[in-house]
Amino acid sequence: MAKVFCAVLITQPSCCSQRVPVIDLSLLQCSDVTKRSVVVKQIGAVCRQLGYFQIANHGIDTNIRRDALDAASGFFKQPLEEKANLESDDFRKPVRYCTNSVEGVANVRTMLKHYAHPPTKWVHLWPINPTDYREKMKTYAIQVRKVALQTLEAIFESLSLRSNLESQDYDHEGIQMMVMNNYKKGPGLDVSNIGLEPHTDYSCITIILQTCQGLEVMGRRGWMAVPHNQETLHVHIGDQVEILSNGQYKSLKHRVILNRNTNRISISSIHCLPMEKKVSTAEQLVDESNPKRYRESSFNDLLDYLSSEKFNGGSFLDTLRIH
Ligand SMILES: O=C(O)CCC(=O)C(=O)O
Ligand SMILES: [Fe+2]
Repeated sequence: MAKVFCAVLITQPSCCSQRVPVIDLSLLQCSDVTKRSVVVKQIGAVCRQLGYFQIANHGIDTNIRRDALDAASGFFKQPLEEKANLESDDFRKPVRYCTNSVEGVANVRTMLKHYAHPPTKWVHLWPINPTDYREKMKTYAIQVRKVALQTLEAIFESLSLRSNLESQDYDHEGIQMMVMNNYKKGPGLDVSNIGLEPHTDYSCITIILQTCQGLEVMGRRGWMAVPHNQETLHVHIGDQVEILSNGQYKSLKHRVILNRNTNRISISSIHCLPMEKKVSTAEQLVDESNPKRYRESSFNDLLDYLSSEKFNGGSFLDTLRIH
């Protein structure tokens, strides 16, 4: 794998001239503390300025990533009857399959969502078809969680909050939710090619593995396509880090545009603090000139909100802002 040193900037191939920073994750393991602290600072800077970056040298083998995408793709190719027993609109179901329509066009996106950590608690509930789904997805889930933990530690460290992460019991009890997305091809649909409406994730961070281009992020100059790179993973900041950091690192608004040439599979690995843990702004980041901007909340509160009559498709984070 090509070595990427520090936060190398790679140029964006499409319509706009914005760039995507690439962080060499292996440098976080560096025994040289000075080198490590340089990478931590770079991660802090991209979180503050953009809210997204790509990671290279993450240590997840190409075969493991390909197998996970094959497993997801194999699941979506199953006959409808195979998937019907997992179909549900209940946000509390630990394994949930559903189809989404956009602007009245049916089944633009189909989606399978399930918890993944700890595997012993969840894997027996995952799909049994394709027959190697559980094995392949579990291997990827375990590896991507390690990457998430390293990345999150660096993000907390960049805010001088590393001890806060440790005290949140993230290592043992943190939630990992995997979302497998299957988007139709773009042409032929009478919509402006949107596969998933703009939103932020209620995560600390989300890590995305994708078969081809389609994800767009809200950058400083508007929507920007995230380039598809076989070797890197895309990372973005979610609502929980925005709350913890008192808005210093903003949750990234993103959406998906249908790919014109092919259907697209993506796997979002969503990493959050434990289910019942009330996430509140770190006291160290609050002072007279930076008053607390968010009310505390837990993942469980999010599920209550999504299941309540109050929910009309709006953002949960917006309900937590203190004006
Ligand atoms: O398909 C993607 O790249 C992103 C999916 C997404 O935003 C999500 O699962 O929350
Ligand atoms: Fe998302």
